Amino acid sequence: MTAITLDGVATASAVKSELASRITDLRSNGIVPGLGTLLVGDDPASRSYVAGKHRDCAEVGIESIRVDLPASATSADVRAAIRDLNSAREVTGYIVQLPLPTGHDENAMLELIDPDKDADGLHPTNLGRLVLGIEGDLHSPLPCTPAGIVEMLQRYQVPIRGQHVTVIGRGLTVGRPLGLLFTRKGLDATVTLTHSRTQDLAAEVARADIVVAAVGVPHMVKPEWIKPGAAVLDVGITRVADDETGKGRLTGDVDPAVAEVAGHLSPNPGGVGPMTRAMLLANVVKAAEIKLHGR
Ligand SMILES: Nc1nc2c(c(=O)[nH]1)N[C@@H](CN(C=O)c1ccc(C(=O)N[C@@H](CCC(=O)O)C(=O)O)cc1)CN2
Repeated sequence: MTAITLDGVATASAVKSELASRITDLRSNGIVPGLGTLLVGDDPASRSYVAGKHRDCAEVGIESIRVDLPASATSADVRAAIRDLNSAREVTGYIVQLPLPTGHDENAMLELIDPDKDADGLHPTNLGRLVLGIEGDLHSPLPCTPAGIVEMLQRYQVPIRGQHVTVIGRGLTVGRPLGLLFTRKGLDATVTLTHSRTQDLAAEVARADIVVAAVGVPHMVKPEWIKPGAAVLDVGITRVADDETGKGRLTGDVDPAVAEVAGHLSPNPGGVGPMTRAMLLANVVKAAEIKLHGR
């Protein structure tokens, strides 16, 4: 058996096409959606992710506003930049690219974001709404990677209700909010959230119908751990040295041999990453629609 590929590039492209008419509608009503990004320091991966966000915005007709601070920026500088983004009229939503350089208190910075402009769904008010299970008219943005994972599973008609999900990794942007999202009413999965102190990780993975690996350890998830037919989402990504080319090569958390056991598998790169970017655009559009129509 070879797993069906959960193609993040194609799925993200479909999401972006669907957003186009909503963006046209907003613009014809005088609302120009605008994404702000705040990047602190010179981490090459963060720099490249931010550049990708601006390219995505240009592709779909969202304005984008870039604020870059040097690695020497103080926490007072970062706070001031966040305050400016909160008040900038052309910014309808924005993100603070994570991780921030060592020395900055990420949680304290996220708390300063205006929750109505929080395009990442990482402000405590929005994470709190996820905990409370508030949906519908009180829609609040969901963190982009968890939202992208669920969107992709739904579009490939992978069953979620009643299924057992094992998430590897309890980080802020993926594992913790994903556990809350999968157990929400309407999705109704049962979640095991594992981490570096989990005692028998292989056993936790072996009973999962859906496995999400978000740790950043190359090829750590082995084929013998996987229940035959399970859906496997490979989120963590690491640049490793390639002996042949001498350049870095991107490697996911999942051993490629998992494709012989799983029912569905997201490639990495080309799986969850592009969906993360598409869901950010969706959050920006939704925030602009709320600005136009109210909640
Ligand atoms: N404020 C945030 N910071 C971070 C988030 C986030 O959602 N909000 N997530 C990650 C980084 N990230 C977006 O910011 C991100 C990571 C990877 C990709 C992506 O498309 N990856 C490609 C491969 C990347 C490459 O070619 O270099 C892929 O998977 O195909 C998009 C977004 C941490 N920080």
